[in-house]
Amino acid sequence: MTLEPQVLVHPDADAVAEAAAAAFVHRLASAQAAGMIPQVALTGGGIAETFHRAVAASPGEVDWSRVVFWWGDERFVEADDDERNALQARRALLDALPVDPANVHEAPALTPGADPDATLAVAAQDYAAALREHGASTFTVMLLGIGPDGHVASLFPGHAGVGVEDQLTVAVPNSPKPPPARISLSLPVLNRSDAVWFLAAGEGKADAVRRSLEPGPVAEIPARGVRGLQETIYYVDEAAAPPSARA
Ligand SMILES: O=C(O)[C@H](O)[C@@H](O)[C@H](O)[C@H](O)COP(=O)(O)O
Repeated sequence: MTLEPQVLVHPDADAVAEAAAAAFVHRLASAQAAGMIPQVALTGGGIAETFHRAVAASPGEVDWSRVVFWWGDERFVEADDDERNALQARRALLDALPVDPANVHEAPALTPGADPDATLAVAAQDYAAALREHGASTFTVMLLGIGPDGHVASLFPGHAGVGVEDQLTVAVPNSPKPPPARISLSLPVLNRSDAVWFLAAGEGKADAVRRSLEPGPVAEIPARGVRGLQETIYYVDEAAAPPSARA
């Protein structure tokens, strides 16, 4: 069991996504072969989209009807808004797989016409209730992007949500990354993962990746605060790789 983060460097974003996708399919098939029902948390953003398409292109021998899907965070917008991480994942991956709809746990969407600020807190609590009702003790794989500022999911540097320890989810009304209203898993829940896999590509992520591997305040670089119970892997391209990991 390797507890130190591993950094796997690939030539470009597509290679990062393909490598993570192949490992993802293998990890899910292995978990099912061991009699488990894998619970995974997907993420949002550009590299996640590439990853979703790579998994859809090579879904392997996984029984997708027996995989439970969650999201590490979600934008609190209407369900059909292109900004929804779940909608992005459905279009790129889930709609192409024989998933069981009962195993796909989207975070609540904004009710059309409702005020996001007035309904965000309840939505975050509702997602926490779904986790209590349907969530396993640990996620098999937690997929995460990393922002240029070191954010993960919707836990941003200097924001109170990073420090939330006594809730399963965090309501984020003021995300510096648009859209502003979001629901995020809290740091303790992100850490309830056998495997934490970060996906990052491009030189704009190099500083955040490097600093997330260095000791320091989690409030400063939230990615510092997420590590898997069994493994933590950074799937990065050469541009985002820390100097210590470059060939
Ligand atoms: O909802 C979101 O925006 C994501 O969950 C967010 O945490 C994302 O993963 C990072 O910002 C990286 O996004 P990119 O891969 O697009 O840089």
